[in-house]
Amino acid sequence: MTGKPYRQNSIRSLPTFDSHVLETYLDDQRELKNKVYSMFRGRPDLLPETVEGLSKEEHRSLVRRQLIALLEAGFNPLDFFSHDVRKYFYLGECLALVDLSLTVKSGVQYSLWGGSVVNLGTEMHRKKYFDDIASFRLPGCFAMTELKHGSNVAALQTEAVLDLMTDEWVIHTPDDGAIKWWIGNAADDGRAASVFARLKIPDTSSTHPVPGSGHLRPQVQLIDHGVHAFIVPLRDASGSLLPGIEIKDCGYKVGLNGVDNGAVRFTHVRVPRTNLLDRFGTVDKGGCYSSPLTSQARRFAATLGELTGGRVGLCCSSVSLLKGAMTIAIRYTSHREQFGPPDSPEIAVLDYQSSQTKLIPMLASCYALHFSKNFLVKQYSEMKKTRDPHLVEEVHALSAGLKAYVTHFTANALSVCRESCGGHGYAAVNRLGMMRSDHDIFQTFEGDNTVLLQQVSALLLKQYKSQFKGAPLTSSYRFLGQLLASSLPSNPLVTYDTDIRHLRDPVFLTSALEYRTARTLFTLSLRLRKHRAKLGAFHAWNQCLNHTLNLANAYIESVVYKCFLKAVEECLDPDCRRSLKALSDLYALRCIESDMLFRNEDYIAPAKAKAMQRLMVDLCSELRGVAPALVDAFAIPDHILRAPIGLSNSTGASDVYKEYLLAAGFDVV
Ligand SMILES: Cc1cc2nc3c(=O)[nH]c(=O)nc-3n(C[C@H](O)[C@H](O)[C@H](O)COP(=O)(O)OP(=O)(O)OC[C@H]3O[C@@H](n4cnc5c(N)ncnc54)[C@H](O)[C@@H]3O)c2cc1C
Repeated sequence: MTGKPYRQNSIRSLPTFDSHVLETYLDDQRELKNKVYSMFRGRPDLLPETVEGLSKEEHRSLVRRQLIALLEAGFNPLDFFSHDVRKYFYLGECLALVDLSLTVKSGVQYSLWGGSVVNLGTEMHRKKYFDDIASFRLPGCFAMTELKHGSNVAALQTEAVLDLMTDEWVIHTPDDGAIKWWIGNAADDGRAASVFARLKIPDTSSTHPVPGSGHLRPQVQLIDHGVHAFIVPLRDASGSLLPGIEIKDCGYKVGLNGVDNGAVRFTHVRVPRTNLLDRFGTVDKGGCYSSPLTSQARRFAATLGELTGGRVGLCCSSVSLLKGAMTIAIRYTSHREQFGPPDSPEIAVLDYQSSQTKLIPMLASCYALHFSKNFLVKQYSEMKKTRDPHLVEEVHALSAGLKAYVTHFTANALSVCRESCGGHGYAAVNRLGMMRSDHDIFQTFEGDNTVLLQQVSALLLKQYKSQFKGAPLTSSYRFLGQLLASSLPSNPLVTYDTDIRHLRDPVFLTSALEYRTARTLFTLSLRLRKHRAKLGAFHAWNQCLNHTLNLANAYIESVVYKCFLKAVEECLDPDCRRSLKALSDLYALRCIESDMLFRNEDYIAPAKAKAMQRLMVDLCSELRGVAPALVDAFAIPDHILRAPIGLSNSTGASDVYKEYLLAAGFDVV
């Protein structure tokens, strides 16, 4: 479908292109997608019109059946996760459009529960559990968060104390604040969990006075080795809770009600010593702790580092959902007509400048984020193969930063898509509301976005500091060195240049975005140093926190733009490339134009800012005609998208209502 745009001025449209050509360029794993979606085509019972009227029990049962149907059809997510992560993340993208609860349930089982066993355990754990986790015979949980501690994982209070006599860990919740909370798969299905608890070993050498006796008697003190993961069985094969395990349902949530989140309390639960997932630290029969990593902090970082896969998965499914919402909004607004010149037909909603400037830059970001998440998946998969420590650090920062950036963007975009579709966007059957509610928590779980962005900035600051100590910057950060070394000049020729060729020149756009990162890093480091002397490190950081978040965003946007630019350069079809180039220009211009830093630092003069604003409006107008083809290239089949107002088979303004009327129960000829 193409939706013929109404032309109101002399701005030229971009040449149309075959959306299949672009689809092929965007997606080299279509075969897997086709298989997954054709499995669902054959199972309409797994694809209800909407899940909004379902009780949580009905929704959970649906999601369980969907997951089992996938396994029965031969898809093995845990096998993908262990041997071909690209396929694993791609499957998550596909499932996100079926039902986000399904992606999350699958993520809990395979990436969190399965991933913790595979990545934090040893070959022994892998052998023992892999097949049962893969087949869902052993549904499991990832039990990290507690009632009183979510982001601050180092402060978790659940205890795992070694009983030297029985060679067992005693897992215990010391107080209500340490009850594990929000644990996915716990309320109904989970038969076991990776429980994050403080590993404590008796220090048999210690002697202490017995109070009041005046005598010395050996009394056991515990040595706390920090947070580790332990496999703890929760339910028996019949689903009954095991002794010492108490689980409550977290109840209805704002979205994702197909996932059974629960709260778990442990009362002196005994598990064998070998249930410690001990890749980064082990304990022998005599209670002796050993680790290849020298400090507790390094062990903790290594443990958390193994969990980056979850964040990569969230980026992928968030981008997938964004594509779904963009598809609905662009198709619908291309056909929905309201008002028009006197004695003339009404015009499409997408022909209004306000709609274009809302939706088309979002479409540009959607493409930018598509290429960036591909880059992240590539880097992650490379890191898994090579274990190169530089890459580990880089992927950690990239996954943290992109997860925060992508999910924040998508959360806002879902609202704008709903609003752009007016009242009909609010009908549950059109799915935008459900997408918005389900996705919202992506900004919080697997690391709260505000907390994750700080990790990105901390890494940039570390790179910046190590440069002064003579250490070379790793390849991804080399641009910082060049910009910082040249003391960040703002070139007057650049400041005042309003020529369109210059404004659309990737050299200008790249250097502007890099300048912003380097400048923000430079000023942040000065401010931190100044405040640290008076306030100490913690309060100095807090004093500069917004600055810190700006730095992370600036860095991520420059990475995203670079990924986009590379994709434009590598696209061989000239018509597709022209549209991609316009989208990439729009993406970068918007990042630059919306940031006051460029004007405050005299990098961009007011006249240039105005020229950029005009150019962005023009680019939106140029792209309006190809916008439907740009969403068609996402190639989401109608039976998966399911929103009656956003289907591909409506080819004109009257058709767009047909499916919707049918969904409401009207007969349509
Ligand atoms: C539906 C759902 C499913 C979940 N599934 C699981 C699961 O399966 N397993 C599991 O272990 N956990 C799970 N979680 C928990 C989730 O990972 C946590 O909610 C998340 O880590 C955030 O922690 P918190 O809720 O304690 O928020 P908090 O850390 O208390 O954050 C509250 C606010 O404080 C701000 N804040 C916190 N620290 C800082 C800081 N240093 N600087 C600035 N601002 C800060 C945050 O930005 C946020 O706005 C789930 C949560 C939900 C809602």
